[in-house]
Parts: sequence; structure tokens; C-alpha cells
Amino acid sequence: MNDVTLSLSNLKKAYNHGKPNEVQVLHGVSLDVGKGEVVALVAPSGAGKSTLLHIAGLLDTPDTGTVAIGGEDLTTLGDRKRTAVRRNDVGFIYQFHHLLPEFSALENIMLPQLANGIAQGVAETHAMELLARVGVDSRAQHRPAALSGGEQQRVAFCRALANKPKLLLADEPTGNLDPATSDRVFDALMELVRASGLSALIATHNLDLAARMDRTVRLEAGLIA
Ligand SMILES: Nc1ncnc2c1ncn2[C@@H]1O[C@H](COP(=O)(O)OP(=O)(O)OP(=O)(O)O)[C@@H](O)[C@H]1O
Repeated sequence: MNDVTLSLSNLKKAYNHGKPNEVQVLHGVSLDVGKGEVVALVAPSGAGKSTLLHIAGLLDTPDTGTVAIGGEDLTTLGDRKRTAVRRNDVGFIYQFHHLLPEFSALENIMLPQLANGIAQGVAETHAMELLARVGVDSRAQHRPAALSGGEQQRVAFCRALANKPKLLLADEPTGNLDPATSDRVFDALMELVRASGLSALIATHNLDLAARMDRTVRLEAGLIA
């Protein structure tokens, strides 16, 4: 189905298989994110939210169940193909920006494009467009350490979108910011996501932010409640 960007079906995942400390984290999670849909993932701490996002973004594999992006079942693909999908089709945002400290804001957004074979001039123009959309273009030449927390996070948003992914996965994308900054920076993220027609699954503890998305799903005890 092409109107579904991400389809997770009956995902199960345990850690420490067969050991006394085995922990079953996902008990059969199924979830679809439609094309252009922005879904809030709300979960109590330890419910398996990061595990779910890592599996959805092909950073980890489920024990059973399937992950499809753009209608293609990726569960059984080899590492090479999974890496290509991760690089081309999925953008990640974390609570902490993880920008490369020795590169400027602009370069941080250009690098994933260059790694994908985009020409330097094209990558730079696109990076500047993204920075302008989140209002940080005047800081393009600054390194991350010279940016405020909110600016760093906006640059991280641009980097996640640099290769025009189909799907954005975010784990508490404004969780590291004070409430007022979090609010403004979240607006910038939503504008960016809406302007690109992207599908997104965004984990947050903040119910006000969740209410600004299209739909909220709740992960409890390893199941979508
Ligand atoms: N590599 C691992 N080995 C063993 N147990 C793990 C591992 N990673 C996570 N867990 C356990 O699995 C459960 C879910 O972890 P996960 O990080 O997915 O939770 P979360 O919902 O993202 O939590 P939080 O909101 O606190 O970050 C937790 O009980 C955690 O301790």
C-alpha cells in the first residue's frame, strides 16, 4: 500500500535471550504511519520506546514481526540494503543533537548529502534552504559549540532531513530544552515536516506536543494500548 509509509507488524523483541535476566520488551507491536502523517509515540519510561524506534529505523532487528517502509518489507534484507534504506529513506533525531563538533552548522547538513554523492554546490544550497526554514541561516558558519541548545537542535533537524527521507523518527527531539524553547523549536520541526510532506513517528513525554501531531499512540508494557 503506497499510502502507508511505515508499517510495523507484530514486532516482538527480548534482550538477554535465554538468560536469567531475559527481558521481553516488545510483545507484538503493530503500527502504521500514513503518508504525510505525524504520529506521537507516548510511553512511560522503560516501555520500549527507544527499542521500537531503533527497530523501525533499521538500527536493530526484531525477534519476530516485520518492518516495511514505503511498502517494502525490509525485515529480511541484507545489511547492505538496510544501510542504504537507512541512509536514503529514514531521518533520525535524538534528544541530544549529536552534531559533529569540528564542522560548521552548514557542513553538518552538507555531509550526509555529500556521502550520498550529491554535488557540493547543490548540497550547500539545499543546506542553506533548510537552515533558513528553521531560522538559523544567519548561524550557518558557526560550529555547534557556538550555537544555543535550541539552535543546535534545529540544525540537527535539518541534518535529519538533508537527504529527503520518506520517514522521520525522533526520540524526544526537544526533550533537552527548557519548556519555552522546546515549544518554539517543536514548531520549527513541525513546519519543516509539513513543508516536506514527510511521515513522522515522534516520541515525546510532553502531551501538549503530542496534541499538535495528527494522532497519538501509547506504548504500554510492550504493546500499543
Ligand atoms: N541492550 C539491552 N540489554 C538489556 N536490556 C535492555 C537493553 N536495552 C534496553 N533494555 C531494557 O529494555 C527495556 C526498554 O528499554 P528502552 O530503552 O526501549 O525503553 P524506553 O521506553 O525508551 O525508556 P526511556 O523512556 O526511559 O528511554 C528497559 O527495561 C531496558 O532496561
